[in-house]
Amino acid sequence: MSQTFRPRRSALYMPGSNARALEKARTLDVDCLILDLEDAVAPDAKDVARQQIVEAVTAGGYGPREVVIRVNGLDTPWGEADIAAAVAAGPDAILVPKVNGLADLERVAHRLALANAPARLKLWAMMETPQAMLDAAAIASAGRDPNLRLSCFVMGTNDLAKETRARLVKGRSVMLPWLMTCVAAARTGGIDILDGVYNDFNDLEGFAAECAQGAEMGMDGKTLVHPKQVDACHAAFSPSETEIAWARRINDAFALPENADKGAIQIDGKMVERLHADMGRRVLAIAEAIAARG
Ligand SMILES: CC(C)(COP(=O)(O)OP(=O)(O)OC[C@H]1O[C@@H](n2cnc3c(N)ncnc32)[C@H](O)[C@@H]1OP(=O)(O)O)[C@@H](O)C(=O)NCCC(=O)NCCSC(=O)C[C@H](O)C(=O)O
Ligand SMILES: [Mg+2]
Repeated sequence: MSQTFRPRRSALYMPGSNARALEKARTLDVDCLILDLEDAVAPDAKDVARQQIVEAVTAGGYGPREVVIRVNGLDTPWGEADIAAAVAAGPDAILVPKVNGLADLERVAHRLALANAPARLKLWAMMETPQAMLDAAAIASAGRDPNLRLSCFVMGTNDLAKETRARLVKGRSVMLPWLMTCVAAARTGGIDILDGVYNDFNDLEGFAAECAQGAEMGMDGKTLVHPKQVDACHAAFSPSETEIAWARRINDAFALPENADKGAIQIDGKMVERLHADMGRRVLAIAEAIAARG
């Protein structure tokens, strides 16, 4: 498999105004860090938060963790300065909040081009408005245009609840159509998608159930609000030993000379096709990428 995988099982938010959290993040076993300038930061603290994030990212020390800065929207008093500061700091990605359509990403990508930002600086998009749910496929199409840099969707279930008036209920029955629509859209754009946050961070049982649900839906990982959520998240979004062993068995079976011209075979009484071998190779590639991360 030629594609290389970057594990995005966990993405921990932290307010840019919280210097202790920015420091502690260097020691946490998470795949991604989202350093927030938007909703977790009060208006009076925006300038301090921006400065602290620039200093933290410039100083580095985040190791293999993917560093993402969530900026304020361009329709706010802080958006332009946030983007300029993020480009100067050089994170892996900028997370654009409250994306309503492709034009929102085009505006940010245009500023990155004007600032000569390196191509490795990607955009992530918050999917959290009613309009974004209706236009998810169009927004995801940015993933096919290198100029638009889109590499990941992030579900914003808190804002979705606020804007639609849907309730955040256990099991998320009311949100499932939007979540699955965004999963499908992300795949059409060739990008990753991360599930929304679980606010009740002391309820680890409920959190684990929601992680399992997200993994079943095809999410690549989940956004987190507290370090205590990391372990359950990784357990849900890492391939299990059983999945790895099954993937190896499928690969080995199709590698046998007697199966060379077969499209479908049986293993342990189950029908297995070459598409399952493709899926298995993906599982193995993810497992290898996680192991390589250490
Ligand atoms: C929710 C919190 C404010 C709780 O913080 P605190 O009271 O400090 O918790 P603890 O005392 O239990 O903390 C224990 C130690 O862990 C560190 N800590 C806590 N949270 C984080 C974190 N997010 N990142 C890094 N480190 C963290 C504390 O510093 C303690 O460390 P130590 O000093 O060594 O003891 C807090 O957890 C928090 O601010 N969480 C993130 C909030 C946030 O960023 N929200 C924005 C995104 S959520 C969202 O809305 C998504 C989307 O937009 C949507 O619409 O849905
Ligand atoms: Mg939000």
